[in-house]
Amino acid sequence: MKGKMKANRLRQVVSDILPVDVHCSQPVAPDSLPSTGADCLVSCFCLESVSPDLPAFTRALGHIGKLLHPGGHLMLIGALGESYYFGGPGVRIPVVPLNEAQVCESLRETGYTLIRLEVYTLPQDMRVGVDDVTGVFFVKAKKD
Ligand SMILES: C[S@@+](CC[C@H](N)C(=O)[O-])C[C@H]1O[C@@H](n2cnc3c(N)ncnc32)[C@H](O)[C@@H]1O
Repeated sequence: MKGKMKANRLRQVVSDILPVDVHCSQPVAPDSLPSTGADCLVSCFCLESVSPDLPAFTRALGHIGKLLHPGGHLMLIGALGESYYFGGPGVRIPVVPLNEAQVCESLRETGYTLIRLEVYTLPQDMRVGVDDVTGVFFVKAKKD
């Protein structure tokens, strides 16, 4: 019941769903967002899991940053130390393994100011074999 209420509330506030490709320098179709740029972007376990290496992760951060107006915020959640995850039985998806310093440097290189970084280290009993994640990072950053 609670889940249904949440789903209904969400449907009332989500006005549109747009395709996005973080590997394109223009990640969403032209004119699909206000030309002034977005106030805030939220990305969760996407950039590292679709990037083959660190340069691709950094480029993806730069691409999505173009959607923000200067001073706009990025809320980024991602996996640390992950080299693969299983998207389904036998479907092994490669991931770029990141550490905290690399995340901070990629943000700096692509024109963000880090406001806050929190790291959660996965306890052994949460490492259940669907991936090799060692931790999760939570970033709040501001577009310069
Ligand atoms: C590990 S899943 C994370 C899904 C969800 N955000 C979550 O936290 O459970 C990675 C997501 O990246 C999306 N994805 C794959 N290629 C992408 C691309 N080039 N640009 C943007 N998103 C992509 C996939 O559709 C998938 O939903």
